Amino acid sequence: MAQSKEQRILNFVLQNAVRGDPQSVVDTIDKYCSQKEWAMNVGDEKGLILDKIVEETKPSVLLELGTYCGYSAVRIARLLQPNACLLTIEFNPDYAAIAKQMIEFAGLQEKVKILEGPSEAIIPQLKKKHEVDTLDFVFLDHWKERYKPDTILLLECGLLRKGSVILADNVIVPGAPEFIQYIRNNKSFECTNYLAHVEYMKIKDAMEKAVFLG
Ligand SMILES: O=C(NCc1cccc(CNc2ccc3[nH]ncc3c2)c1)c1cc(-c2ccc(F)cc2)cc(O)c1O
Ligand SMILES: [Mg+2]
Repeated sequence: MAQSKEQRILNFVLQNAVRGDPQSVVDTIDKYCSQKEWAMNVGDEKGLILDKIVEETKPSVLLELGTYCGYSAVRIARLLQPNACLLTIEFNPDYAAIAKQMIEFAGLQEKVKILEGPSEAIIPQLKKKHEVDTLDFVFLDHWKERYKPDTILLLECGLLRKGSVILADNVIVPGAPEFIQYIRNNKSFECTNYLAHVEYMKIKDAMEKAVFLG
């Protein structure tokens, strides 16, 4: 059976990165995806924006929608306090399997929990099944048409509190126009746009930060 691109990325990390060293995992994925095969990791340029926002938020309970190969899960978890926890939801089982190995190789399995399934099914289970009270930080990087409905679902499930930070990738390319229209016109959110580029490309992209005001 021919190997998938995601399997090739994982193999490159297993052979070239340093086990237990998250930064080397991040750098090795960026090296492979900028030089050999493009892949939809948040990447190094937008990754630095993600790092800064995670560091200034100092979150304890985090949710990511769209794990893919685990690049942003490793990137986020490497910055977290010892008892902080990142829950990351992935719908595609092949991606989830790759991400699990990526996160374990980075030595971050104590801080990251991969939840397999669609966000709309898992978000309503976070309080009762996954013992979440409220979320300090949410990273949106899954299907772009799900950004708006899933933000509304997070609100409906009482998972956001005053000061919760939502950070959305790709608000220019592929774009999330319904989400942007919704969040920027909702007085309960304070929005900031961060201009960047599509990972590993010269095409313009951006991330949107939305702080819930309660
Ligand atoms: O589309 C994107 N990512 C989302 C995505 C896409 C496919 C599969 C999944 C499967 N994972 C998944 C799905 C549904 C889910 N529900 N709950 C969890 C969950 C998880 C996720 C994307 C595209 C580009 C891009 C493409 C082409 C181009 F030219 C420029 C840019 C760049 C990005 O940074 C991107 O993030
Ligand atoms: Mg993305």
